[in-house]
Amino acid sequence: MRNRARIEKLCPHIVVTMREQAPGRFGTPLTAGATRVMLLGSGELGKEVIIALQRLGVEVIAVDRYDNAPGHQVAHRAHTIDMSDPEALLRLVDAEKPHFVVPEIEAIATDALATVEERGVAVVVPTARATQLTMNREGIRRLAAEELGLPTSPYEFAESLEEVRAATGRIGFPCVIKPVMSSSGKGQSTMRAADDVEKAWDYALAGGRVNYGRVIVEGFVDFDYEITQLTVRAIGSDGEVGTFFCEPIGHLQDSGDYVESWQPQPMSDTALARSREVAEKVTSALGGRGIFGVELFVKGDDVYFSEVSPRPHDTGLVTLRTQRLSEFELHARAILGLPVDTTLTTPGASAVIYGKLDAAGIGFEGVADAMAVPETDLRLFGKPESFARRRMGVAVSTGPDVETARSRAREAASRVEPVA
Ligand SMILES: Nc1ncnc2c1ncn2[C@@H]1O[C@H](COP(=O)(O)OP(=O)(O)OP(=O)(O)O)[C@@H](O)[C@H]1O
Ligand SMILES: NCC(=O)N[C@@H]1O[C@H](COP(=O)([O-])[O-])[C@@H](O)[C@H]1O
Ligand SMILES: [Mg+2]
Repeated sequence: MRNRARIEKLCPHIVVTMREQAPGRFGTPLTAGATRVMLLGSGELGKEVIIALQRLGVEVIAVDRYDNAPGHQVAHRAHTIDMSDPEALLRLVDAEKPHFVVPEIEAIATDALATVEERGVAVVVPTARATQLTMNREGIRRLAAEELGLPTSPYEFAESLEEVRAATGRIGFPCVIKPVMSSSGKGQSTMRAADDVEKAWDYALAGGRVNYGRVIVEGFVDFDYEITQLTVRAIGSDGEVGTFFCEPIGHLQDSGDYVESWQPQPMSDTALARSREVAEKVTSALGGRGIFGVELFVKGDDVYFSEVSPRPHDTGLVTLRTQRLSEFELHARAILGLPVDTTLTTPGASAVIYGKLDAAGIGFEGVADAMAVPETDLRLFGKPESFARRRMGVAVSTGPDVETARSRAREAASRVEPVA
């Protein structure tokens, strides 16, 4: 690989420096014996992972593409770099010497992570290969559908307007188009007829994470509901890595971005068993230790694999209040080789608080009113800049049942008013 040769030329000094952390041995932060974890991406999800690690006395280094990211504000040290630049990434790993490197977003120089892993510099969570396969929809879709034989929507990849037209001809309308490298619904749209194709192609080109004109065209799955099956690969009581499942999380998406989630999602026994079978297969194929968010579409008893995050999932923010250990605490424990417990303690729900305005350093009114909703908590992420559709916070509520929790979370989120 071109990148690899460049990295090795520029960073010949990257060698095996990792001291294997025996499970059970933890150091003191900010001393030579500290157990060090580096988060690559320090948004709202990383912030919670960092807090969970800090509680276990781990030294945490937060990295993101902009200053004062949410996780930067709670870590021992904060760095701002271009994480898609392999040389910048390797220089930082070399300087900080973390024992574990924990990707929190997809847009990372995954070749550099492979170098870190191959040379035994640090453990990449869950594995460098998992981050490589999931950063590009093509990698994970081909693994799931073609190697593992899991049910998915029909799909094709395309690199031009003509190829997209040909793909829609074979797949049929409606169908969904997405850049192969994008997340949170960016560049994604549903095409309902031939007239939609050109606009959808232009939108996908503009919405990709990198300027790379390749898209996936997927048949539209007319699902009854969709879930995130949080799945943890962690050391079990037998000392081996085992698979542990959380209760299924149901969610609502708007324009490819999550707006509400709840746990547990009621499911038939067959659909739940199939979901877990799919989750077990795909997470075992990716390997390593950590939490995974397996996204599935469910129609009747049929389950279709959509995609997987080898890290905490945004819809899993609900677990901050519904599980004995949140998805963030589970990730921290799994990474460190500690036992996990996926018990659900109460039904609950989350509702997203959007920025609603484009401005830096915004304020929030109505916080007390929101918290006056029974069994309700808020997270305000502290992002330095707001955009109308940027997720700036979340309301998390519990209740005797999912419906009550959902209406509480929605009500609380609606009481928070971003102001300039
Ligand atoms: N083939 C499909 N059929 C029906 N709905 C779909 C399809 N693909 C995506 N969707 C809808 O769009 C949502 C977002 O899709 P997807 O997860 O692929 O996008 P994403 O950009 O990776 O989002 P995120 O990063 O938040 O997971 C899905 O959760 C689902 O609601
Ligand atoms: N679906 C992936 C997801 O939710 N990722 C979360 O959003 C942050 C980026 O937010 P930003 O775009 O507002 O900077 C990421 O850092 C991660 O915490
Ligand atoms: Mg998704």
